[in-house]
Amino acid sequence: MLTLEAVGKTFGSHVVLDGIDLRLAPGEVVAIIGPSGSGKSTLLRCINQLEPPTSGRVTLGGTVIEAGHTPGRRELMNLRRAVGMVFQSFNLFPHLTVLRNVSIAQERVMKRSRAEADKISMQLLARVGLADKAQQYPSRCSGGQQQRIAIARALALEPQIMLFDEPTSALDPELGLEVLAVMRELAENGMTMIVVTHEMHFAEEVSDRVIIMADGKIVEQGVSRDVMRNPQTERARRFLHAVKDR
Ligand SMILES: Nc1ncnc2c1ncn2[C@@H]1O[C@H](COP(=O)(O)OP(=O)(O)OP(=O)(O)O)[C@@H](O)[C@H]1O
Repeated sequence: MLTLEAVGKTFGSHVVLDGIDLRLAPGEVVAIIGPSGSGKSTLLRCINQLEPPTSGRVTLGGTVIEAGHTPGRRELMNLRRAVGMVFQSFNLFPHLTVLRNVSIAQERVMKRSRAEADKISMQLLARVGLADKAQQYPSRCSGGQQQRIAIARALALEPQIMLFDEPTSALDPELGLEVLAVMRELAENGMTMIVVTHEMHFAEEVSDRVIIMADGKIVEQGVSRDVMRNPQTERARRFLHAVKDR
């Protein structure tokens, strides 16, 4: 469903992504781990073209985007709609209630009526355990609650795939667990997901596949438990050893 072929990204002379090939099946959950600066966030940003790749091709559903060809408005819109993104910082609108935060893009992007959008938002807030917060403002919610609202907001646009960029790194461990529980529920219900994470437990236990990146390349990938417990490459071993010692 999602294919990356030889995707590269340079900033000036700095090669940040170097020939990334990736093919994701529907319902697959992939965790991307690796040292700081290895290109994990940039890879996610290249998938939804927040950062245009310098080389290669990204295909999602029927949309193909080739580096070097400026994508048309329609292609870009199709791609962005198909990809839900959750960031480390929650990026909620402070002046809107929790309910309206989840509804507003549905009205604009999906042309749902306000009543319809609010109804769907309530269902999604219930799904992430926050129906009782609908009329609050985000500032009255904990970080873990805010991140769950951000997840509900992304789900409301019915994405084909969800990308998570270190969704729990800004949270205390306990609040992070609330968010990870929601992500686990999504994974178990068949959502296709790519999760950039420092949560090694999530990588090993929840994801189907782990990808280890270093210096802009995929240095190892495979079935999560195999990679996490028995890495085959020296670079992957060194990284996992370093994080386990932390
Ligand atoms: N807009 C930009 N302009 C210039 N350099 C950038 C830009 N975005 C990222 N980089 C560089 O690209 C490299 C990879 O960054 P990226 O954020 O993708 O790494 P990461 O693996 O996600 O790291 P972390 O785990 O610390 O978030 C870094 O050296 C970073 O400084």
